[in-house]
Amino acid sequence: MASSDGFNPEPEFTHGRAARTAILYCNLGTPDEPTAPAVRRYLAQFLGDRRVVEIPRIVWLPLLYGVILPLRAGKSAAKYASIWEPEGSPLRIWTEKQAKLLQGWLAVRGHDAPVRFAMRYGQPSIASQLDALKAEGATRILILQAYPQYAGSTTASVIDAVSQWTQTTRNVPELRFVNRYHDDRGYLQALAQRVERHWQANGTGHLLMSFHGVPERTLHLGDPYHCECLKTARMLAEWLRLEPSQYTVTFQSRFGKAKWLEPYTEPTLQALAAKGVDRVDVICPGFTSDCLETLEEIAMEGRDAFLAAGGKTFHYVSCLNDDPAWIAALGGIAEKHMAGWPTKVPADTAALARSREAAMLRGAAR
Ligand SMILES: C=CC1=C(C)c2cc3[nH]c(cc4nc(cc5[nH]c(cc1n2)c(C)c5CCC(=O)O)C(CCC(=O)O)=C4C)c(C)c3C=C
Ligand SMILES: [Fe+2]
Ligand SMILES: [Fe+2]
Repeated sequence: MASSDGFNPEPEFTHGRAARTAILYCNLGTPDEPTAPAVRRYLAQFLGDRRVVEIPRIVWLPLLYGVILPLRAGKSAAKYASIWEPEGSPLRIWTEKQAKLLQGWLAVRGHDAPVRFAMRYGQPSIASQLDALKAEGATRILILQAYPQYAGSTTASVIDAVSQWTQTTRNVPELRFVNRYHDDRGYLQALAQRVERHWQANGTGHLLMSFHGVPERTLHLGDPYHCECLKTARMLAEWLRLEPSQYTVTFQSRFGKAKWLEPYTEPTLQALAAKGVDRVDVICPGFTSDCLETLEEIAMEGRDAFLAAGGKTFHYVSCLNDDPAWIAALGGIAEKHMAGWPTKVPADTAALARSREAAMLRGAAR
């Protein structure tokens, strides 16, 4: 319909196709199988990323291939085997499910926006899923990540992978990146509800919030990760009305000999037990899907460490996974960042696009 100034807005087309908005939901990645060769392939790609290990290549690569991979692949594979599900790695299962649920949530709100998931390391790769979205007609793509807190080693690495793809793509879609949502109300509320429900069912304990660590020097170099973790923790404690004495924030998964963000999770669990805290409830707010780091390192190793140090009761509060409140939060974050992009394609636009395409093809055949 023409507007009052006489301008007749036409639906946008690219080669006869209606413009389409899509979402790429990216997570870290995981091995294809819980075996030493598959874990080796995965770790080689992960630990070979300059964003993850910031040591000059000439020093790092011989160490990685000569020492780390031969030593770590088998040990890590055994850990993966202890959490593996019949359908595969928990990280992949949850990430795929979240993408499907997000698309469904958006559809209920009237958005026609396909959602695909991708892994920074392993499969399906970011490049292959961007190719697939483009082949499906996506002209605008929102890059949404599974990390609420920005870190150079995770968030920026996904941005790098997307920009590697644009370098080999002729007609690059419009791109938007969601870099963080550590203080998003829906995300925090979903976390708080999860803890509250857990406490209603099991009684309360000291709340330990464990985030994945990063080398401490990245904080001094300007990485906002540490601040964003602390802000999430403070806001979650506020939602739960906790006094500072009722919760502790820690960092897990130290890798290598350098100093990482402190306090470390496992020694803190031991120290809490030693000073007479006999029950802890551990939540990992930086992980939106359960994975090796939460299911093995926290719920198995962390539990053993706490109980061996004299603690009596250890509860692990699982990640947001497919929690409806989390899917709604993710949907809200996506909607906010897609603002101004058409996601509601009128029925006649598709028909018009098809007739234009047919006309173009007729023209080309002439
Ligand atoms: C949540 C954010 C994450 C940050 C930040 C992060 C930084 C980071 N990680 C390593 C080394 C390893 N991480 C490993 C597993 C792993 N890491 C994250 C998330 C973050 N990492 C997740 C979700 C997972 C689990 C993947 C899964 O398949 O379930 C591993 C592999 C496992 C092992 O061998 O221990 C390594 C290694 C570094 C060096 C780093 C920052 C510099
Ligand atoms: Fe990690
Ligand atoms: Fe770990």
